Formats: sequence, structure tokens, C-alpha cells
Amino acid sequence: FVPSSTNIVQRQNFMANFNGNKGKMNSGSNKNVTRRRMAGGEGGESEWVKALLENTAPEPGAFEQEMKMKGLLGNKGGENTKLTANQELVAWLEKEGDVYLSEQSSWGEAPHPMAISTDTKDEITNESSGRGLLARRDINDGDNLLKIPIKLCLTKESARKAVGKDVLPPEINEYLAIACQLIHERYVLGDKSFYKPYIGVLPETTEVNPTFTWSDEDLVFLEGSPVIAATKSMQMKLQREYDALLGGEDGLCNKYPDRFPKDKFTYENWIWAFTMLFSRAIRLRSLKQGETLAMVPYADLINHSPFSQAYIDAREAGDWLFSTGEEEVILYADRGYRRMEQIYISYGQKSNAELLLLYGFAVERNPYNSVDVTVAIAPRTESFVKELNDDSIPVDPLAEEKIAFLESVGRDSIVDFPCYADRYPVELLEFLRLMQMTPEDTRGKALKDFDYSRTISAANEAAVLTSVIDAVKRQLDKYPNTEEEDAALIKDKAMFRLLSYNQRMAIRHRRNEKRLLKRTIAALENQIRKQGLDDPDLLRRAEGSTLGQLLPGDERKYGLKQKTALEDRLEKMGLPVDLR
Ligand SMILES: C[S@@+](CC[C@H](N)C(=O)[O-])C[C@H]1O[C@@H](n2cnc3c(N)ncnc32)[C@H](O)[C@@H]1O
Repeated sequence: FVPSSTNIVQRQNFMANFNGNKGKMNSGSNKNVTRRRMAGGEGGESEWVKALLENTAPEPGAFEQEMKMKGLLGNKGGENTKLTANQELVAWLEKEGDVYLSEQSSWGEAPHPMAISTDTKDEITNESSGRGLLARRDINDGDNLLKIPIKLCLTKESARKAVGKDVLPPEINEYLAIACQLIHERYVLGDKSFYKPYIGVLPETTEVNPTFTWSDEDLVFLEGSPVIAATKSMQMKLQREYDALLGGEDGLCNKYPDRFPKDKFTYENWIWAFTMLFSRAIRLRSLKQGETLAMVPYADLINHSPFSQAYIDAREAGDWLFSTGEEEVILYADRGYRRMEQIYISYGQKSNAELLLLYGFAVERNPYNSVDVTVAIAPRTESFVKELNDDSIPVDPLAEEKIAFLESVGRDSIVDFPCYADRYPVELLEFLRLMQMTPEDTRGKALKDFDYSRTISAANEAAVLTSVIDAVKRQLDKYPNTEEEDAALIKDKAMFRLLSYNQRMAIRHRRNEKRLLKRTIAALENQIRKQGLDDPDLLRRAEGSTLGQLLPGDERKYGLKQKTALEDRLEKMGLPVDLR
């Protein structure tokens, strides 16, 4: 789930323009706003008819009937309980939060534009994506889709109130606090919980299936993928957090057995709570008191599309005249939607590895997909080469200077970088240009005096690109089977369906990773050709050079990897402790 406040700012600009800036409608930064206003119509006759149709609900229940016929309400057993749960959630939001969710218009209220589907499907893979929200009628770009008051959300504040401010101190990590509240509401209070209608629509762990909940037998299907290392460290981290806060000797279960009964605050329930948090919690960035992590009922029924421009954030409720001072979570449509279409938001620019690890699904066409690749280059100092005991490996006369330079800029000689289908990070190139420097390149100048964001020399660039190719090939070699073998498995639909959901996800995922890596190799080879770096002399230097290769001993010396790029990104989410 994601965050940013541009959408809200656009909306505010829109109001400012509408109210007092009419002469400047086309000015620069407000192009978007102008487009919206045009789409909203100028009140002509056809606009009236459209508005009337939009605001006049068809027979109550007609939409649900149509969804049912299309199978969007689910036709398997057990769906009735899901439908009842949906209705209970809607009734609760209306009663406790004054949220207007009616399909009919009322004074000052347009009919609510969305409906809950209990059984949405991924259009490409046909896998279930659980509940989702559909457009009840045609929706215009910029329409307000929902407003949920903060008081109905689970936050650190609500958690401290519910479980006890004495046991959850003000500085407690938000994830840990909300996890405690989720367990408290679902397993301790149960039917008596104020949040019961919300808890009632939350899925089970096995309906979400993030990789940190997978068995080792299922994880084997991901062999070779960097997602395994991230999964393992997440598993360790969750266990450590559980022991430290709840289950260990000094944990809350021992200290406060009445409030933290051991049979409710189990590790299994902890994993469920974190499955909910990782897959549904939103970071609200525009609250008065700053950022807050929140579980937002109803808004968290919206599925992810990497192409959606919509995201959720908060603002003060009401308008300038009737501001109540309370805050609410809001969402505007990022584009027009046709009736019955599923509404999506973006959970952020996430790779499939991140999505699988935290949300239990991956997207077949994901422009943000990347695979973490490791480039390790041990500077070949005299002592290091001696240790390798291999006469064919030369000492690098610049090795000591490279080490000193890396240290001075706070870098390691091992880099884990996300490799995208069409790009790789500038830092990687800069790092490799430095590591591939030879006395021929420096001609006596100090290493720190070069600008590594630019090509150093044709030979250096050839060596750099060749070492990226080497690193990507090494990553490809880690998978036990080829992309073609995976493609054949997926193509045999009958056999593929016999595998479990996790296994199908794993095979699709590793196949997509391999495809991406192969494309990268092809693109790099193409780049080498296009830049004229395929000159045999240059390539001889690149290929003859052992500088860019992970040599025997490097794995041993540098084998204990630092944080992977994925772990790095996870940390930025504000997770409680170091991953290792
Ligand atoms: C915020 S919830 C969205 C509502 C959810 N479908 C439900 O039933 O409650 C996030 C979860 O929805 C599912 N999901 C969201 N977007 C998806 C997509 N594009 N494909 C498959 N599953 C998706 C995943 O299980 C994910 O962990």
C-alpha cells in the first residue's frame, strides 16, 4: 500500500482554481486539474442527463444481482458467510463512522460508487485475488471514491488504548502495537470486539499466503531466487520479535497473563497479524501529527495494479466551512472506470519479489519488477592474491587505493543491485567503473579525482558491462532449471493446476525472474555492440581481466552478504529491527 500526497494537492488546487482562479485555468502545473474539470462537464444538456442517470440508482440490489450472475459474488460454498460479513462491515461503517455507502442518493450525498465483490480474479493467470471493489456505475477521473474516518482505523494509538498504555509504551514500533491489537480484538475479545465487523472480513493467513508463511517444501520451488533469503530473514525476524515482546521469559504473556493469555497470543496468531499488516496496512503521510501506519476498513479491500495512479491518504474531514477537526482517509479515482470494472490502487512500485514476500501474489506484467543481483569484487591486494594460491591471478596495483576509496565513501566491495528489465542503477555503474580502473586509465592520477558517473575509457566501459553480464549469468546459474522448462510446466495447464497455489506462484515467479535476467543479458550485449565496445582488443582486456569476476575465495571472504537490496527496501518500510 502506498502513500503520497500529490493527489490531494491536485484536488486542493482544483478547489482553489474553481473558487477564485478562473482566469488561470490553463496555467502550467494545473493541466491535470483542467482536464478533470473538462471531464466533469460544464452543465450542458447531455451532462444533465448523464448526472441524472449517475445519481439515480437502479432498483436496490440490482447491481448485486448482476454481480451474482457474473460470478463476482462467488458461487462456491462458504460464499454466503462472506456476503454476510460484507453486509455487516457496511452496516458498521454506516453506523459507527457515518460513512455513506448507500447505492441511492440522498440530500448532499451522491450514491456510493463502489460495491464489494467477494471473488475477484487475476485476468492473466485466473488466480483468485480475494475480495475487491467494483465500480457500481461509471466513474469519472477525480471522483471521490471513499471517505473513512480515522477513528475506525487500527493505529498505534488505537492499539495502546485497547491493550493498555502501560504495556504498550509511546515509543513502541507501530507494527508491533497494531499486531497486538489485532490479536486482542480477534482472539481475546472475539464477538465483543467493537471492530468485529471489520475483523470479520479479514482473510485467513492461508488465503493470503505471503512467502514468509510458506512451508520449506513450497520454498524449494523458489530455489535460486533471491526471494528465499529475504523470506528466511523475515521468518527469523518475526520469531525474534515475538519472543522479545510476547512469548519469551520477559514477554508480556508472562508478565500480564490476564491481558496477554498465552493460548491467544500464540506464534500462529502473531503470523496472522503480520500477514494482515504487511498486506493491508497503509502508511498515511498527511496526518496532522505526521505519518501513521493504519489498517483502514473498506479501503483495504482494494486490490493492486502497478498501473494505477491512485493511492490512499488522509486529510481533515469536512470543508473549510464545516471542518470538524477530525481526520479521514480518502481516495479519488485515478481515471474513468466503466460500470462493473474493478477499481485498483497502487501499493507502490514493488517488484514481484516484494509482492510475493509481503502480499502473497505477483503480477505477470509488472513494470517495476526487478531481480536482485550480486556483484562482488575483492580488490586483489598482494596478500589476498597470495591467499588464493593461483598463479594466473595477478595483483591489482590499484587494489589498496580502491579499498581506501571505497572506505572513504562508505561502500563495500560487494554490491547487491536490483536488475530491471530495461535499466540498472547508476550506482552500480559507478562502482564497477572504479573497480575496473587500471593504471592505463589513471595515468598516475588519484582514483578519487575521477567522475565515475561518466565513461572512463572504452576499455573500462567494456570491462564494466562485461562484469554486469557475468554477474547476471551467475544469478541465472543459481536456478536448478531453465526458463524454457518452467514455461513448459506452465503451458501444461491440466498438470499445472494440480500444483498448490504457492507452488504455481513460485514457478511463475522464478520463470519471470529468469526471463528478466535473460533480457538484461541480451540488452547489455546489444549495448556493447552499439557502443562499439565489441572491439576484440577491448573485449580481450574485459574478458582477460579477472577484476570483475567473483573469484574463488571472494564468496568465502565476502560470502556473508550484507543486506540485500530487497531487505534494504523493507527496512525503509519502518519494520521494527534489523533483518539480521
Ligand atoms: C489490501 S488487500 C486487498 C483485498 C483482498 N483481496 C481481500 O480479499 O481482502 C491485499 C491482498 O489482496 C490480494 N491482492 C491484491 N491485489 C492483487 C492482485 N493484483 N492479484 C492477486 N491478488 C491480489 C492479495 O492477497 C493481497 O495480499
